[in-house]
Amino acid sequence: MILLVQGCALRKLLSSFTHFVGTEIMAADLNAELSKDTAIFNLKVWQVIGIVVGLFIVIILSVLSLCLMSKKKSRRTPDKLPLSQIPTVSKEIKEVRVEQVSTSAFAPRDGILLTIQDKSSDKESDKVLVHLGMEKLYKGDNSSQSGSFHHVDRDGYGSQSGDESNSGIATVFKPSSSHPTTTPSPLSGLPEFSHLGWGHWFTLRDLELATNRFSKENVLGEGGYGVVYRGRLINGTPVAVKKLLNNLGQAEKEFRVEVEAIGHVRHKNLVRLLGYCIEGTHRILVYEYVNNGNLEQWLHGAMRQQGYLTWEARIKVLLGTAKALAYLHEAIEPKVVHRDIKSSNILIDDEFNSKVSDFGLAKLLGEGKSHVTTRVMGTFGYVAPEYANTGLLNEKSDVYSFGVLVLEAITGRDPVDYGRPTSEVNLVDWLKMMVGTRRSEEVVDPNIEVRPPTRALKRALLTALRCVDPDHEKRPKMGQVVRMLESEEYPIPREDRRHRRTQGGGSIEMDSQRENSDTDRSDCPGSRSESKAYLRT
Ligand SMILES: Nc1ncnc2c1ncn2[C@@H]1O[C@H](COP(=O)(O)OP(=O)(O)OP(=O)(O)O)[C@@H](O)[C@H]1O
Repeated sequence: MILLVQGCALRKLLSSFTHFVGTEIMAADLNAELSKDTAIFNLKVWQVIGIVVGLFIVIILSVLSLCLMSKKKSRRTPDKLPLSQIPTVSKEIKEVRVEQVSTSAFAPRDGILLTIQDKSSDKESDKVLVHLGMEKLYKGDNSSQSGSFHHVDRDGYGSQSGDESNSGIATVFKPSSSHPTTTPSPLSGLPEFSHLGWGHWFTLRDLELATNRFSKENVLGEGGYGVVYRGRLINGTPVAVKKLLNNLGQAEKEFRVEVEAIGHVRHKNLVRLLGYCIEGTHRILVYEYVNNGNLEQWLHGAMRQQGYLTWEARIKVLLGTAKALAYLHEAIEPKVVHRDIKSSNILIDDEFNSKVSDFGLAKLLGEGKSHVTTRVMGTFGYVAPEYANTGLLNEKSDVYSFGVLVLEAITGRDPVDYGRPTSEVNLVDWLKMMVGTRRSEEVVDPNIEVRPPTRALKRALLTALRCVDPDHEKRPKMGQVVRMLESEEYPIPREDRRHRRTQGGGSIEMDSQRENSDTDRSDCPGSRSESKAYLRT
């Protein structure tokens, strides 16, 4: 019907056109021609023309709408493609019973895992829980943190400790710079590739270029699940590129956990995951490059050649770490339990800000979940006793590991050191013994040239000892730990003190309450730290 109407209109148009040009005879001829019958169903010529034109219009419209639809689809594809290559995951934590403790491996400190495997370890990938409720991710209070988190831009980058220049070793304390949200993205200028909505999807070629084909000279270190390379993107951004070992279920799991657990989170004290590469069997993670070693290297390793960390530097690193953990435990949902807090996973930038790294073992704890039962993984000396014994994991396991970290930073000792007399092998036990016998002044790392004020030392020790409480319920939350470390009140905030008094406090606490009145407050970290050197050589 429409076609006929169109044909009719066309006929009229043609006749009026011919009329317009003034040749009525021609118009009459044309009219006669158009009115002739054709062989096609006895239709008139004008009707056939109308049908043809109409069909043409319909075809054009269909092609146009097909084009529009395919454009829309291709706009969605980048987000979906990489995700579809990541194996599907559960939204909820799957509780996995530890059926049988079969192995436990201990070895020297570097990168040694205490691994207690369960029978069903071959189903490890099923145990991963790696979906974040993004709408909830950005709620919560992060006010204690100057580098507060915010929604991630397309490049997965927003506020960031800006100064990338490695000035070598900072010998003088520079006040923590403000971290403007306007810092240019380290991914700017790179070709647009598919996005997960937060980061950059690198090709293998990009990363080969960045790392000089993963050359040995660029190896920063090797962890349990892969090798980390120093690299530089084509836009000049320095990066750390973690190439996960192939053919390991755990590596695949680590990859998914890292990408999905921390890809979206943003905190000044968490190392930033800039992007990833999924190509064939390759699984590669690309991080911001943190240019000043890690805490383990500063306390026990190569970085000591640069000088020893001052008390203030140690407290700054610990405080940043505590804030990162408070953020993971208390500001996002589901909360993230890191599970492998240890000194080699605390990276340090040139202003001695700490950046917690290595989320490969992280577990997500969904809303309402008090714990998850899982196989025990972590590093010997840092693992909370209840987790080691039962596989019960919640955020208090991280609190325990953080307590060990504090003790390690105060004393400069390894969490477990078989080179020491038997009573000193286990750092936590030795510390408890020293504090119990009122010898807390003796535990400070002899390499710290300017000893910490007594009150500051006691505050740090008390905080650490509360964190390593064998009863996980008595351990403070990380938010409380931040307040304890920051507190101007000596050595713990009044309300915490009241709470502890009702529960019965340790000897440090009693001492501290006695001493509270007769010590001045000028030596609290933070009050004058801005003029302190971080390193003593
Ligand atoms: N973003 C980064 N910037 C700079 N160096 C990094 C970065 N990430 C990791 N590194 C360094 O790379 C090395 C290997 O790190 P990785 O986290 O893989 O292993 P690890 O922590 O030493 O061991 P494990 O796998 O047992 O946790 C470490 O020396 C670490 O300091």
